[in-house]
Amino acid sequence: PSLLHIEELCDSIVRSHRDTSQFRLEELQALRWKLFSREEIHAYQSKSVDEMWQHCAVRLTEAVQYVVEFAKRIPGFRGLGQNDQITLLKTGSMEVVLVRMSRCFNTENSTVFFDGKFGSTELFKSLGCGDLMVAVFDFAHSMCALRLTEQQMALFCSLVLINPDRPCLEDRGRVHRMRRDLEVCLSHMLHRDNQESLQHKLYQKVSVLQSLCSLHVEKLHWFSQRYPLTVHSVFPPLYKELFT
Ligand SMILES: CCS(=O)(=O)c1ccc(CC(=O)Nc2nc(-c3ccccc3)c(C(=O)c3ccccc3CC(C)C)s2)cc1
Repeated sequence: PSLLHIEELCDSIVRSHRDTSQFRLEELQALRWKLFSREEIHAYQSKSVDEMWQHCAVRLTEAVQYVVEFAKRIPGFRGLGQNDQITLLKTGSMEVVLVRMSRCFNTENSTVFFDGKFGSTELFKSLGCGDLMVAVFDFAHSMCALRLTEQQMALFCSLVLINPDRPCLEDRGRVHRMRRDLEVCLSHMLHRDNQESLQHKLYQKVSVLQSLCSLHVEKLHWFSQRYPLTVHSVFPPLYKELFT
């Protein structure tokens, strides 16, 4: 691919990320010291397991919908077959949400933006999955340590999604060619930013992401065994479609 094509591809990925990022970095920064009060934390902690899971599933589904919009704007994504688009989203959308979530973490007090304010893991106690929360927070801390620019995050998210190794892809070759162009974009951008060392650190994050997502699916399975009606009747359809 020509250098012009690569730079155009970079620009369109960055624009798509900015247009589908749900909250701008400046907005999240401005809110970072808006913490939940003791009473508000107590209110979350006294929610039942299924109430809190449902509440999070709704929030998570909103975040996933923005990732679906981002995917659709990746050049070439809409050219893939419907089944391959679903396969890439089914396996990659939670990974992208987890990468994006690192933007809304305040590592100084280990809080995450949720429901309009910032709260720590204690907020999610009634979910009954402390290990998932610890893993999500640890991952967010490690992502924040990389201090990615929005451009670098945009390209990393597109690479997480456009993964030719996903199971049951029909046109793997086509995904591979998209992936190769995106890899050239990322290395072109890291070279321009004089941060080539980030490249392998980012690729190392991919395996952590995959284990985090299987932990999420495992917890969801555990939850849906205990509260089948909640998952069946009140969980967002997109959440069920993608994660069950
Ligand atoms: C992502 C784009 S953004 O503009 O930065 C943005 C946009 C919007 C928000 C607000 C928001 O939806 N925050 C949520 N936080 C968490 C969360 C919860 C526990 C720990 C850490 C973050 C949500 C989750 O439901 C979640 C996320 C990851 C793994 C597990 C879960 C719990 C579920 C599956 C039981 S939703 C935040 C940030």
